[in-house]
Amino acid sequence: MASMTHSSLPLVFLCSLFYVIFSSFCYCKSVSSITIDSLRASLENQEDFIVFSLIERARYPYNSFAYDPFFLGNQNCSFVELFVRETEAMEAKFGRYQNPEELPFFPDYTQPQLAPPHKFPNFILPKILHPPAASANVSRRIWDMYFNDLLPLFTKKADDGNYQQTVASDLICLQALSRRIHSGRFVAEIKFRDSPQNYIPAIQAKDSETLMKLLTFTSVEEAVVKRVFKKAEIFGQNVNLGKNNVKEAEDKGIESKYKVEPSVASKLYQEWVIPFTKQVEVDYLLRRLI
Ligand SMILES: C=C(O[C@@H]1C=C(C(=O)O)C=C[C@H]1O)C(=O)O
Repeated sequence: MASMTHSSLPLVFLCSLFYVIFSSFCYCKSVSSITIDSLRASLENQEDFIVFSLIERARYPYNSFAYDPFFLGNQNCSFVELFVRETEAMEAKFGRYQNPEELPFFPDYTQPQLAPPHKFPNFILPKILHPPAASANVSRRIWDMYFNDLLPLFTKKADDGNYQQTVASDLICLQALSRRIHSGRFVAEIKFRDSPQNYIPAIQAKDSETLMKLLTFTSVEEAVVKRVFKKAEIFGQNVNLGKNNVKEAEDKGIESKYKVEPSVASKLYQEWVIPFTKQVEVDYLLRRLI
């Protein structure tokens, strides 16, 4: 094995120094390239997928069989729970939850990764969250809201037997909602970094109410709700090509102009998505100084 000569030592030292300085520079630059505006742009993009996921789920009726509890071995379970648990376990094996934006609904059932670990392309995301605060999680509330409140608002009370397709669409909606709502952790981190002096006294006093006021931007929220309404109007319009098609649509039982009523999409945001996102932000900030 070649031994290192005295003359190469300064070069090695200089290279290591350069590497340390360069990698810290990249880290700081990438953290600072995440801004409140870039995060808001990402939330705006996610709206498209959420609206399309609702439209996809609306292709199937409510299909209550998928949600009725039954006994499996000695535990009470439902078709949808079983499907989500098993799918998450499989997706975990392929590294889905290596991405800090993704949180499972059944973390106790997720499996160790099977596929080789890979370098996360956007390497800065895993590092941006303050570890004790990253556990802010409202998955249970998202689950209950989706099945108890939202689903009955935009599905027909009927049963077509497509239970697998139904719960697969449910999972896509749930994952999209969870990703959007838990983005509140990243938003809170950036708000904190932008003006720690504003947040620190309320965090130290464990004052949730003041934190909620500090992180709220009413005009941004109003714009989000209006935009989501418009997106549901544009993306979900039933398209007719003239009088014959109107007749055809009537024969097929398509009564509404929209696949999902735009008011349902905007209600989803106004009543649940935005309040849950803000709850995640508060929960995150309360743990920001631990
Ligand atoms: C996400 C943010 O925090 C709050 C939540 C918002 C949302 O969920 O859309 C919008 C504005 C804020 O009141 C933000 O400031 O962008």
